[in-house]
Amino acid sequence: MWDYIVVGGGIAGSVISSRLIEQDHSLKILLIEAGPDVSSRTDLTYVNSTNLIMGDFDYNDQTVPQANLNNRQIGNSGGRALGGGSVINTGGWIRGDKVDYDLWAKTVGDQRWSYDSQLPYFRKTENWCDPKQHPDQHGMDGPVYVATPSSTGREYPLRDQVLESWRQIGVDALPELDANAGRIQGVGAMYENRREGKRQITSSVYSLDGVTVLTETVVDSIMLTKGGADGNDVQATGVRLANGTEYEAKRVIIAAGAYRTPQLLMLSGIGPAETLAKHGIEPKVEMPDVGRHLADHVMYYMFWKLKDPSLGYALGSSNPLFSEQQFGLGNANDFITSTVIPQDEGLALAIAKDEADQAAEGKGDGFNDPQHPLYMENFILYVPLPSADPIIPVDGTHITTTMVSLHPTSRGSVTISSRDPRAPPVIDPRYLSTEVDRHVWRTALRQMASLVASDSTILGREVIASETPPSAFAGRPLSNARDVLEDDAYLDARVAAGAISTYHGQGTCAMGKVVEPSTLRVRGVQGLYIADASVIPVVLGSHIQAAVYALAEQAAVLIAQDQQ
Ligand SMILES: Cc1cc2nc3c(=O)[nH]c(=O)nc-3n(C[C@H](O)[C@H](O)[C@H](O)COP(=O)(O)OP(=O)(O)OC[C@H]3O[C@@H](n4cnc5c(N)ncnc54)[C@H](O)[C@@H]3O)c2cc1C
Repeated sequence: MWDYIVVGGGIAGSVISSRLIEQDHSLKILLIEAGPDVSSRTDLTYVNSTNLIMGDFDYNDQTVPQANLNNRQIGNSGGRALGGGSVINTGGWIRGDKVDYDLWAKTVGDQRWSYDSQLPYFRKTENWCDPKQHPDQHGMDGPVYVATPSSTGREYPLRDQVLESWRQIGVDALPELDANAGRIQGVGAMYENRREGKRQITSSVYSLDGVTVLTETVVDSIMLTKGGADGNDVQATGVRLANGTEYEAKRVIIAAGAYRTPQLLMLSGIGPAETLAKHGIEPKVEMPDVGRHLADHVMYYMFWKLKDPSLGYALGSSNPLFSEQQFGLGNANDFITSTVIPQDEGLALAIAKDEADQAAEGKGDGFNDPQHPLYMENFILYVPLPSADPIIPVDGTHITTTMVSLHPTSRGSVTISSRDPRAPPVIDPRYLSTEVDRHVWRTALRQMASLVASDSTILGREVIASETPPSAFAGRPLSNARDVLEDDAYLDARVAAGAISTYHGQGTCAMGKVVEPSTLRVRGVQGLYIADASVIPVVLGSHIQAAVYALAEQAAVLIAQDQQ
C-alpha cells in the first residue's frame, strides 16, 4: 500500500513528489509517468535542439477543426516524458500580473490563491540570476535557475532601437526591466529558465530521491469504491494501469496536465453523465464541469524584412557577434512587452455583443470577465521562426514579431474519444469564438504596425523595410496604411489563417468547480486530489509554467495538511 500515488511526472507531479518526500522521508510515494526518462539525452537540451515540438516526446495532439481559424486543426503540443512540459517547452519564465492571481482568489473565495499568498511559492521555486533585483519578489535558492539575456552576456544589436521604439509609441520600460514582479504592463527583460543555456527538466532539478518512479507506464483509471450509510461515499483506493496492474494507495494525486487529467477522471467515472454513458463507463460521481472551461493563449507571428541586412541585426547575418558562445545560451530576443487593450468604444461594443450572444446561446461559463484588463504580449525575435508559408531562410534578412493574447475570453472543452487511455483526448479550445478576442487581435495588429511599420518609431523609419506575408496575402502586407488598418475583415483573415496555440491549456478541472480550493481534493471523493494546470480557474496572463510550479509547491503543503 502506497501513501501516495502521483499520476503524471510532469512539472506539477515532479514538484509535488519531491516536496512530499522532503517533508516526510518515511512516506512511500509512487510516481507514474507515461513517457520515458530523457534526462540524459542531449538532443533536448539547448535552444538549437530540434527534437522538441512534434518530436519524439511530444503528444502532438491536434484540436478539432476551429471554426474561427478557417476550420484548421491546431497543433497542441504537450511533453510526454518524465518532466512533462519542461522537457520540450521554450523555457519562457513569465509569472503574469498580480491582478490575475487576485481574480483567481476572488473567483474561488480563498485568499490562498492571491498573488501575495502565492508569492512565497514562486520564490521557493526560483533561483534568480540577479540577487539585487527585487529581492522581496524573487527566490535565490530554489531549484529553478532563471536568467535574462543580459545576465548571460547577450545584448542584441537592435536592443536600444527596440526599447526606444516602444517608448516612442507610449510603452515604457518596467522598473528594472522586471516583468516578474507582479506587474506586466510595459517592456521587461525576457526571462528563461535555462542554466548556462541548458534546459532544466523539472524531475532533474527537483530531487526525486526516495520516490519510486515508474516511467513508460500509462495509468488507465483511478480505482474508486462506493460506501457509507447511503452507499454514495466515494473513496479513491489506488490506480489501474493500462496493462491491468493495480496499485493501492491511501491517496492519489492526479497531475496529468490540462488535457489528460480530465480524460483520466472521465475514464474513472467522474465527469459529465452523458459522456460517461456514451462510452459505457460506470458513473461514480457526476460532474459536468470536468473538461469544461478550457482556456489557451493564441499566438500569431509575422516576418519583417530588414532595410539593410548588412548591418547585422539578425541571426544568419555575417555579424561576428552571433558566433560568440553566449549567443547560444537562450532565445534570440531581449524583451517581452505586454500592452493593455484600451477600454474604448470598440471593446465596449465587443463585450456587449458577447454578452448578448452568451445570454442567447447559454455559452457563458462564469469565468469570462472581459472587464478585467486584457493584455497582449509582444516579442521581437532577431531570427525568422521556422515556417511553411512563407519560407524564410535564416540569412540575416528578416526578424520575427510574435504576439500572444494573454487574456482570451473564449473557452472550450476537452472530452474523451474512447475508453482507451492512450487515445488522444478531443480538444476544442474554440479559439477566437468571442468578439472580444477578435477585437483584441485587430487592436494588437494595429499596434504592431505602428511599432515596426510607421514613421513614429526608429524601427519603422530606419530598420524595417516591410512585412513578408504568407502567400495568401502576397501584395498586401501588414502596414501602417489606413486602408489596411481600417480593414477589419483583412485583420481577421490574417489571424484566422495564421494563429497557432502557445500550448498553455488550463482550467479543465477548475478549482471551485471540480476541486476544493482549500485542499485540492476532488469534490465528493475522499483521497483523490488534482494539482496541475487543469485546476487554474481563471485565464492567467503568463506562460503558465511559473504558475504551475508555484501551484504545485503550495499543493504539496495543502495536500499533506489535509485531514480528511
Ligand atoms: C512546446 C511547448 C512550449 C511551451 N513553452 C512554454 C514557455 O516557454 N513558458 C512557459 O511558462 N510554459 C510553456 N509551456 C507550457 C508548460 O510547459 C505547461 O503549461 C506545463 O508543462 C504544464 O504542467 P503540468 O504539470 O500541468 O503538465 P505537464 O507538464 O504536461 O505534465 C503532465 C504529465 O502527465 C503525464 N501523463 C498524462 N497522462 C498520463 C497517464 N494516463 N498516465 C501516466 N502519465 C500521464 C504526461 O506524460 C506528462 O508528463 C510550453 C508547453 C509546450 C508543450
